[in-house]
Amino acid sequence: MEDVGRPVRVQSLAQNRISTVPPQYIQPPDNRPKSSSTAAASTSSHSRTIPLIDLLHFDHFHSQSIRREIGRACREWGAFHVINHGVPIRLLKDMRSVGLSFFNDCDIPEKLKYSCDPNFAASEGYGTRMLVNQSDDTVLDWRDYFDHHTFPLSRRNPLRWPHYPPNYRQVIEEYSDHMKVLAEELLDLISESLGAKSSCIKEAVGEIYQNITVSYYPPCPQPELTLGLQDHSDMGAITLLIQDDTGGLQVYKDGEWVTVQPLSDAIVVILADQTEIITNGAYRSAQHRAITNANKARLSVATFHDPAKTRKISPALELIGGESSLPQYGEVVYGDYVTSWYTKGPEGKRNIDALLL
Ligand SMILES: O=C(O)CCC(=O)C(=O)O
Ligand SMILES: [Fe+2]
Repeated sequence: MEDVGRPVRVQSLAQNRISTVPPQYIQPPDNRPKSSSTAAASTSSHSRTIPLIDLLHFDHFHSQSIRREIGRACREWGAFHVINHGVPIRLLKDMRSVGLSFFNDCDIPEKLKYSCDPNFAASEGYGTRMLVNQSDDTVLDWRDYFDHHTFPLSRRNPLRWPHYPPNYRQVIEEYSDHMKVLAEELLDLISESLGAKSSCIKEAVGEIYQNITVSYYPPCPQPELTLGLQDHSDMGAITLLIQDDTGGLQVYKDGEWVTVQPLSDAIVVILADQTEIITNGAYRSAQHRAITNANKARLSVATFHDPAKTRKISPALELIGGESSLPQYGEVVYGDYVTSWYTKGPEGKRNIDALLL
């Protein structure tokens, strides 16, 4: 049974070995994944996927071509894989492993000790529902998660994170530090790829607020009717995501959902809405979602890098000017943007589209 303060976790539904999903999880027909994307076809090596950018040779000699590749990936997809990114591969594995261990090895009552507050958006802890004030007809995601507040350091309190496995909190801290360094490097490269100064996007974002969300998608008896995570774009500046080998992340491109192949050593870079605003639409945030799997649980770890809630965001002056590039987006206080996202729901890119001038 569900009580208001404690929404039922999807993992406990899945553990009851139900053969059909409860009606609240059934997507309207237009949102359902195509059957080809829920079956083996989604891992076919022939399918189209996001660009892969190798940062290994990032030096004076190659840097121009890497910036060009990044520019193309941001313009055409808003998402790309990076390899040789400087984050230890061992740390990516440890992150996936401790995340999975919390979900698999702790029982539900133990996990519920870390429950987030479902009445506040993005509150820290163990949860399942992304949106606040959901009405009875809201379709639910087939997902549980654990959200960690990691930057600025004043928000970081490892005592609120799982105590099992024993290295959990240490891994999160190390992972958080590495991801922030990489996010800042990428924001520099993305700015340079537009011909702007390296710090252009970073200066517009200001102090970085980082959250790490470990998402756990239990096996789902009816993957053709459900979504692990509904269609959305991320609301902050840049998201760095890793996934396990189950696969399920999809990016919307040219009218179709394209599956992002799992690459164990790579990190998926996802441009988020504030970067779209700051770049005045030169780079668009990626619309994405997660599908479910009938046989296997899936784990992903998304690290969000966002402005402070009080920050005003608008197109960077360096990137507008002249008649050909008038500002395309109105100024927004980031906290207002977040409130609207969590109360109205993301529904594709409706929130950012509402700011178009
Ligand atoms: O699980 C995934 O691959 C997607 C997660 C995601 O998009 C998010 O947490 O915002
Ligand atoms: Fe996302």
